[in-house]
Amino acid sequence: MIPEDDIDKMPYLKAVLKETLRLHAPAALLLPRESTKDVKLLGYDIPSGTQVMINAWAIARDPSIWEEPEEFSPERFLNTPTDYRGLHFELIPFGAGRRGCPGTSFAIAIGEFALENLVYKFEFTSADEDSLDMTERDGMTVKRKYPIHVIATPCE
Ligand code: HEM
Repeated sequence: MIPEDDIDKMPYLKAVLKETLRLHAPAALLLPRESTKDVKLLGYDIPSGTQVMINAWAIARDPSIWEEPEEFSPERFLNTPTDYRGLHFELIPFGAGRRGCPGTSFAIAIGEFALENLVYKFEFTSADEDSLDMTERDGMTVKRKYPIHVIATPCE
């Protein structure tokens, strides 16, 4: 096992997880909010008391924010302070504010730990490389439409 502390020496692995959650956040829409006062946002008048849905999926693929938003490119998160803990509103797979996900730190720690050990212990190849289809299907949480088939070979 790779010790948990070593993760701080793996900026690329951290960037991979961030990029995965940018493009494939499990919750496309955050919990509904209600506006507490009249506001004008991007030209729209939103009266006080309006239920507001936040489309984190669309924000994470907004071409006015992200360069080549449909591309899976972990490099975009190297050498940038952009994080997904709710302080950078362009990347909110865990939401933000008082109703933000309380499991964020746990989820990140487990995700990084599992990923680092899986890629350390196994060689992964795609079982059907030519037909990798990343289409998602709707639901309470976003899931893959088609399963991904991989072959995991233990490293010597
Ligand atoms: C990759 C893993 C996870 C993702 C992407 C995720 C994402 C989210 C999102 C988007 C919300 C709504 C936040 C908002 O509207 O601002 C949320 C809420 C919540 N999450 Fe997570 N979550 C994850 C893991 C976890 C874990 C591991 C736990 C518990 C151990 C957890 C517990 C909760 C709870 C209790 C809420 C509701 C908070 C409230 O209503 O105030 N989540 N999560």
